[in-house]
Amino acid sequence: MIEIAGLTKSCGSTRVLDGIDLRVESARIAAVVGPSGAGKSTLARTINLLERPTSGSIVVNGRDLTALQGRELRTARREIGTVFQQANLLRRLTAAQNVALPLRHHGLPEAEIRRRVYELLERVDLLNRASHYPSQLSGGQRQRIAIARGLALRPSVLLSDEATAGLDPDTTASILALLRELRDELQVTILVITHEMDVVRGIADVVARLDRGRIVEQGPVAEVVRRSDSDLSRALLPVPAVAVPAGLDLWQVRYDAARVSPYWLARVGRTVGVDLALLSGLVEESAGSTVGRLTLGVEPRVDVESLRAALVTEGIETEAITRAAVVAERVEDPAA
Ligand SMILES: Nc1ncnc2c1ncn2[C@@H]1O[C@H](COP(=O)(O)OP(=O)(O)OP(=O)(O)O)[C@@H](O)[C@H]1O
Repeated sequence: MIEIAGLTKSCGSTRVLDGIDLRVESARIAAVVGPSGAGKSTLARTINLLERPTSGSIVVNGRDLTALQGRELRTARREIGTVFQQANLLRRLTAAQNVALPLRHHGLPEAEIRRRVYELLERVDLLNRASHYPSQLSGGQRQRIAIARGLALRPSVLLSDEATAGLDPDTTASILALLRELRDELQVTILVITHEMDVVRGIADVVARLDRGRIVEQGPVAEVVRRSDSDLSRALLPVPAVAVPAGLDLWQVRYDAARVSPYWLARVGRTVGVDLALLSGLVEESAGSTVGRLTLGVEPRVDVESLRAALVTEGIETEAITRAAVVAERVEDPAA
């Protein structure tokens, strides 16, 4: 478990992190997202104490790392393994030697190092690449080796700073599957810093949005995607663009797929006496719940309150209505 409280980092007169509070339970994956310049990299470097925070605490398994100095700090830092965007492997060392580095640095006996390196390479499914040099590995394989190295000292927290940025979708998926395995099988707590919403949808249990050094929104992914009027929710579950048929109002609705009848669309149409057109939709399974966002095309003659009520009866929430006249204006002038 990692608990960050009141974390502040100033660089000269700039306050790059401004009172970050974030708690991640054991064996959970938290994602921190945010635009460029929000402070994500600084947060990563401060959490693993590559940089000292200006104030605040970073408590891992009950111990405040910011209160420690010298040897105590070096030992306690083992609790947090880090994987960066660039795998940062040493070019002249083989995969196995790279994984062994932190173990050598901490003076473990040679037999123990060999045993652990074997275990770690097996865990990341790269035993057959043990003697390869980084240049002989693919980007995904290099990241797996970096993850193995990050786990070498058996940390309870793994910090991933944009570890999948720049990887192709299949490779990203395989790295995310590995992180999930580490959470579930080794009970590692994982903090993923990313600008990729696919990563959040793919693995995060909880998500926090960082903006100008502050966490402006956070919560369990399954709950966040259900929020109305939430930037995180819209980013996680965007409304796809639609080709708009002339003369229809657009209704943007949201629902929890587990709670609605598969026949809701036809039933609502019958109740209000107009046909409803399904123009676009996105249904996402994330953190165990399935949430959908759809755009319906509706004839303007519909009684708005009756339709809204009929949707509510089916468990569907209306997020926005754009009347046909406004739609027509927008279609004529897309820059508006
Ligand atoms: N040492 C420093 N001195 C002054 N300003 C800094 C320093 N380090 C970071 N900053 C500023 O703090 C802000 C956050 O930087 P940071 O690199 O942490 O953001 P980021 O969210 O990781 O962005 P990106 O996704 O583009 O890497 C930026 O405006 C940056 O210019």
